[in-house]
Amino acid sequence: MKKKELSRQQSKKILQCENVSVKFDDFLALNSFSFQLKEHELHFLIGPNGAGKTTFLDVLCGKTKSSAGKLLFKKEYDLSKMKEYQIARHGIGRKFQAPSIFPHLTVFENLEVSMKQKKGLFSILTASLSDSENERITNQLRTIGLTNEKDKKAINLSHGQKQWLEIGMVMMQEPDLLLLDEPIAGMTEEEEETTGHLLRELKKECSIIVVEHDMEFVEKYSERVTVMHEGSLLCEGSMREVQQNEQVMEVYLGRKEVPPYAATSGT
Ligand SMILES: Nc1ncnc2c1ncn2[C@@H]1O[C@H](COP(=O)(O)OP(=O)(O)OP(=O)(O)O)[C@@H](O)[C@H]1O
Repeated sequence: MKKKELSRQQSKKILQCENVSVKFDDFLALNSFSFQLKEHELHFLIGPNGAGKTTFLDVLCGKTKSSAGKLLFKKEYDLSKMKEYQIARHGIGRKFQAPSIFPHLTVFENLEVSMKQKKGLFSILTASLSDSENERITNQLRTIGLTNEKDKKAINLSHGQKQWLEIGMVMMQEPDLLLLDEPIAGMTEEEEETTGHLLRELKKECSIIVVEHDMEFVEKYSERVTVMHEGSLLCEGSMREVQQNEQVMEVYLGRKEVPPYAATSGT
């Protein structure tokens, strides 16, 4: 893609959320939370436990319904009025923390059953693949770094490889927005680095929101960061800006989690 075209796309908004609230009985898990995302942006969502990060991802993919606010996707889809399957069909893909791969299918077959055109597990046994479908799977295998594992049963993959496979499976749906919840949890340092590079690759194809607690990882791979606290927006900016924000420091004081400013040596 030409540089000019890429920067034009980057400035387009794919997600506009204003004053979004989610109520569980009398408790406001999201409290008038506002958030915007551009096309091809890799955006990290951080905040202490219970800040509302997962709830926000749940609202975006339709798992949880908002009680107030505006949730506009690609300028035309009102997510608050759509069902989970409709949201997925219109381009929001979600990878949950626990892998949901098919353990007894091969890596290749896992990607095959996840393909947009495919109807599901049964079709893999009956339909043969076209050249272009084969090519799509081959390309995806290359992107997630599992070409050499393509014939391995998914159950025999390492923890990191399972996570990449699942990301690949979501990508086979060709989402415009990818939602990831703590993608590096339980990974080795080497696997973390591979995941960071993978995210940079994937943002060429879609926008990405990552919920993450590992501040070193966020510092290394983030462009923009949003800090949430008690269901609301605390601050937003580059990791450096966020690290220097006094409110952010206060919120993290006295908590178990590593504050964002602790990841930088000498600051
Ligand atoms: N289904 C639910 N019913 C009642 N309360 C809920 C429900 N889901 C989440 N909550 C509450 O909403 C708040 C926000 O939870 P959420 O999981 O979104 O936070 P989080 O920022 O993702 O936290 P963590 O980093 O620990 O995963 C928490 O206080 C949580 O207990």
